[in-house]
Amino acid sequence: MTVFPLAALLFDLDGTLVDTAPDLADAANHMLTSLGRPVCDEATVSGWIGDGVPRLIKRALTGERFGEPDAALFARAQALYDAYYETHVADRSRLYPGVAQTLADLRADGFRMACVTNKAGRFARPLLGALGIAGYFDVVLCGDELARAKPDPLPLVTACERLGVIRDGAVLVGDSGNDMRAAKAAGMPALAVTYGYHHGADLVALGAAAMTPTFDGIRNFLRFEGRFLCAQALP
Ligand SMILES: O=C(O)COP(=O)(O)O
Ligand SMILES: [Mg+2]
Repeated sequence: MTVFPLAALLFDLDGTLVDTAPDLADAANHMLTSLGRPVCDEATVSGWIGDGVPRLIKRALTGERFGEPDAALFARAQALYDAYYETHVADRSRLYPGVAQTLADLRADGFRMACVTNKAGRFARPLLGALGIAGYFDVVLCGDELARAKPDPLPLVTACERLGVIRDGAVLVGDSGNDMRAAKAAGMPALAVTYGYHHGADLVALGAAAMTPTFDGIRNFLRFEGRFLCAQALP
């Protein structure tokens, strides 16, 4: 069993705290329809989440994971997407089961908490507010607010600095390979939720200390006065 001193928890947003795929898909389909292109189903759009909205738009336009569309087309598409998503960011997006109660419990336990997302601040901050969980976070760091986003460790390192905790005094809770890679590069343990947008990635192979199929399951690894206990991966 590994035991880490622990003071802070960093949470990813899309796919960890909030199922954002419905509104991201609606915005993608508004954009595609406006451009005279065929719409996509929500499962397809789910597979595009994780590297920020600009990359999601490029995926929708090119059908490739890291394709680069024509610059003028991208600019037009981004304007359509952003204008729609900004006003529909919480229409159908919902907290995953147990998120609000677990954040309240963790706050009562005394943890300092941050939300570290690749989502731009103009979307992420109103979303956290609309779903009633903004107040749980001492720090919110969004994908367009630093020089580099996850999987770079910079957002996690910066969150720890702003929280006033050392890196190995924090645990990241995330759903994707980007989260696991960022945590590994930052030298902090990571817990993976299995229900999010991981695109079939092997999160344990990417460095997850443990996996949980439910958000409240993270509390199985957080015990008593700031200790993080990682016994073994849950099924
Ligand atoms: O905006 C995205 O694509 C992903 O955001 P996340 O880092 O909160 O998962
Ligand atoms: Mg995520």
